Amino acid sequence: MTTQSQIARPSSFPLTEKQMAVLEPGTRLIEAGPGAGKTRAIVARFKEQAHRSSRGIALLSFTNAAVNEAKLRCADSPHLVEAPHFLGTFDHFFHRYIVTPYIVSNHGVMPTYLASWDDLPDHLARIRTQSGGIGIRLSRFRRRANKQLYIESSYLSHAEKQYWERLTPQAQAWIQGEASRVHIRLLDRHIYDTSSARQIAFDVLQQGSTSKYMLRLSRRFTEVIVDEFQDCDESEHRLLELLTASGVSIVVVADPDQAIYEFRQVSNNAYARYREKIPQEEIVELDVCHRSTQAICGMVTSLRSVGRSPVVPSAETTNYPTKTFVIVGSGNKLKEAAQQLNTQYGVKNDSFRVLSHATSDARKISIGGIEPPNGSSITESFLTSLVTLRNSGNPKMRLAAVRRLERSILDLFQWPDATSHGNRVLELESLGLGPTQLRILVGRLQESSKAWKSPDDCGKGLRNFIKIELGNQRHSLIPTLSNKLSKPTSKLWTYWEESTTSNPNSGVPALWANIHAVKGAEFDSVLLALPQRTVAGRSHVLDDWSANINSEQRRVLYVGASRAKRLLMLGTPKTRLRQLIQILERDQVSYEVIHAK
Ligand SMILES: Nc1ncnc2c1ncn2[C@@H]1O[C@H](COP(=O)(O)OP(=O)(O)OP(=O)(O)O)[C@@H](O)[C@H]1O
Repeated sequence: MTTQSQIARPSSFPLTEKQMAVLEPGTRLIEAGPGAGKTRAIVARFKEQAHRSSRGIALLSFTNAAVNEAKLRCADSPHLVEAPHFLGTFDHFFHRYIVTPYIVSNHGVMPTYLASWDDLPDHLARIRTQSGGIGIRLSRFRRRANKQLYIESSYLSHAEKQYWERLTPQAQAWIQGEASRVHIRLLDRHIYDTSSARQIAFDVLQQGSTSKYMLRLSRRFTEVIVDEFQDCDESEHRLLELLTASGVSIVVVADPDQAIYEFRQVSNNAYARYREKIPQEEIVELDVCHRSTQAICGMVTSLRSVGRSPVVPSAETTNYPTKTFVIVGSGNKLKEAAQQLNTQYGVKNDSFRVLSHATSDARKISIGGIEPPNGSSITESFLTSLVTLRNSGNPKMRLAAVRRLERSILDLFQWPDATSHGNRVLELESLGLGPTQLRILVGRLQESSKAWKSPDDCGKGLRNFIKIELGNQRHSLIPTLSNKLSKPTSKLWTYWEESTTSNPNSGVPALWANIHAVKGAEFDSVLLALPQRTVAGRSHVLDDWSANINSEQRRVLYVGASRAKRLLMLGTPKTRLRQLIQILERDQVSYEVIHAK
């Protein structure tokens, strides 16, 4: 899957003969390596089947980015995104055809769906005792069969763990009880996160093929196509099984080597079990990569652990350059060496990404290792979010930054009714502002921040912006606005400057992202930074690669490497160079070592 913003894509080249097999009505599983054109081929199937069938065809994916890309590719057939067809996320499908009709018919209200409980206002999203503290996010709790929520410390972030461990056993019991009470109140008001909505869909579908919802689905759809099927967790597999039982034909598309969601109980076993049941003649395997050069395909083949066959470049890909680069070093030096190679090979900075397993590692490399001061001032919250919005190559992180900025703006009003504070919908309603207006305001703030040249400029600029843009709303701004939006501390200002401008210490910032965030995307050039250290109790990704272990961290590296079209660079600490070279020599990957200075 490739996102529109990331490449200029030719749209008129035909499918290859192998890709054409995806269109065969009897095909049920398309298994392919990276860049094999899965997305192209399944969009073609969606169009073809919709043309053939008198009923609907659905194309489901797991992320909005993937869905938007498929919609763009259907721009020449607008009827495909309308009834009777469906093109949307996996969850949206079950909301629309099962959960919403069920709730409306049984309770007479429209349900509200949240991707996660983290999207609730803070006072609901975090469960804390009266003495305050950071609390525990509601999304961290698990549910027992008796509907009570419980916590295990392995689910917690470091800060939450510290908070949790300082609590007395009574306070811990209270927190778990309170989480259960909040959870029940939310469900009673028909507010659902992803997993609670799925549970309802599951319960409804389990009523059997005579249930009116099931009948409606089977009458409505001939075929449901599921993209990125290797990412299906157990609950998604169960939902698809129930759908199959209702008589809807399911066609899935997968690259088992790209299964990188073990943390949400996705295991390769579920995929292997599914594949086993499909007769070989209903499986189409695509092994040619239309994205990357031969050198990159060599590296990707070496990283591959489920698929056994080599990833072969298509004849059309230009062999340029003929090797991958191993850059030895850390931090900003790595990025500078990578940028020099980009210049040498004519790659522009905006088609280049720094990728790593952890976002923080990629960010450190991209903006010179400087971290935000970690304070709690409102000015800091504005500045760090603006930095993310400007520099992050991860659309999810940028969206989260926009949301934080919107929240910070709304927090600057005096809210007469304390109960509505934190509820974005009610706040916007009572201000008479639309969500789009608020978003446009964030865009304008980002533009105006480009004029800040000093800490004084920044403090003044921020205050003036808020007063001019929001001073005449239905509610007044807080009287302490000037104190709250104070000028940034020198540490915060240094962070801002280093992150947003090219400067002698850190050079031109590069766009960064964690590898999970760029699944499906492609870039001319990628610097893939190997972890500098090993997490206690775990192996280093190079240990897995060298011992041929099919681990999640190795598959994540495979996804990262396969995003590169022309230039792939592996950033490694000096301590790991020997091991890396041994692997590359063993697998006959052509490479050149460069020492970052
Ligand atoms: N038949 C083809 N001829 C030329 N280019 C192609 C062909 N099929 C796909 N491509 C190009 O190859 C690249 C990868 O295609 P696509 O994004 O559909 O692959 P994918 O299998 O979904 O990749 P991944 O799973 O790695 O994200 C895109 O740039 C696409 O335009």
